[in-house]
Amino acid sequence: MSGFDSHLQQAASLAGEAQLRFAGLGKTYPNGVQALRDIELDIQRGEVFGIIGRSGAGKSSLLRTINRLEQPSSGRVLIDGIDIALYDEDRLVELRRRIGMIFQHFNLMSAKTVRQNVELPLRVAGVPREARRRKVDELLQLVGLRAKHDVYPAQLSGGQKQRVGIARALVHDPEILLCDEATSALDPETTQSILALLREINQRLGLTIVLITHEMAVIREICDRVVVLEHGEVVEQGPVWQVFGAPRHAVTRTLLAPLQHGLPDDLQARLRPHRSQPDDALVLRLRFAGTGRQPDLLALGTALGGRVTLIDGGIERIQGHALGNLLLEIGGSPLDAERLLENARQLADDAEVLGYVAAV
Ligand SMILES: Nc1ncnc2c1ncn2[C@@H]1O[C@H](COP(=O)(O)OP(=O)(O)OP(=O)(O)O)[C@@H](O)[C@H]1O
Repeated sequence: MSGFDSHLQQAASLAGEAQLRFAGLGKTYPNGVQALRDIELDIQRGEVFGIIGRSGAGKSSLLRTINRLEQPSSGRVLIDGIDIALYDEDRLVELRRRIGMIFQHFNLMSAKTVRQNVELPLRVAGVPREARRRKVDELLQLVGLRAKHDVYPAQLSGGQKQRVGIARALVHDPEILLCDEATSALDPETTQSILALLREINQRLGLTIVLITHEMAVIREICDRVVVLEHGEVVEQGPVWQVFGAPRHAVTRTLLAPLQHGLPDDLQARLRPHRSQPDDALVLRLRFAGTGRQPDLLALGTALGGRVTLIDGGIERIQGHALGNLLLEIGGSPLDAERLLENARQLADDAEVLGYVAAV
């Protein structure tokens, strides 16, 4: 069973109630900017849920309504079925303890040690000294920073700072963790290690994670479901493999473009729109969208009926689904382009003739 399926099952066991529900949510700022419009969205307990969209689409506004850093102008945010607008001050404090948050620039206090940074919210909450020490030790162990407890943030790498941020966000054993571009200031390797930590926390502690990122690879790496916002509206949502495998909205396709494999330059330079010599090879792009079709190389070779060379592309697995593009050069096939396409479409989710190249 995939992580996604087990999350769904877990959620279903809670009488089908979404942990987080946005119902007709709207947000208009005092300057008249309508940042969110009629958002309808459910997030299940234990999910890793991604929010993407272009700059200004409303991602931060949406995230910040979850802990009431922003108040809705219309509609409601429900947590475990309760409208959080109804919370009084005391319950709001409690709500914010149930929801941890981490930030792009870590927001650590530079004059305090790692231990003091993590401990601070516990001090504010009046937790006794010994309990504070135990909790901080446990969390520093979890994030792999036990040995660094008495150093200052300036002595830490970006990844280590974010680990402190994560430890601090977990001090009150929250049920939900909000991540606002949490890996955007980190290099790719450090990003991987922070994502692995977030996944571990999600699985070990059963924490729901809601994250904003402009890095599509982050969504692909750890999210179960994703929503795409545009001008404050939901334009697309679904399991990551589905949205990434077959994006329906133009904005989603634009956002995903960096993940797409463009045509290699040398091939682009050789490509012609029409066959100019009888032995020109045809260049075909096959798309696998995670619908269950597997890139069966033997079947492809037979169906395309010539010398089939894989020249670029690749397949990756997202949530157990095979997604990707294969660029094939087909030489010496007795089939015409139309027939080749027809056969290819039996085996892939989509096929496209990109052009022809001279046989080498
Ligand atoms: N406090 C505010 N007052 C007025 N307008 C705001 C405020 N916060 C955000 N906005 C506006 O609301 C819209 C949505 O902003 P928001 O920050 O939610 O988008 P975003 O998708 O998170 O953008 P980015 O990726 O650039 O951070 C933008 O037009 C922004 O300028």
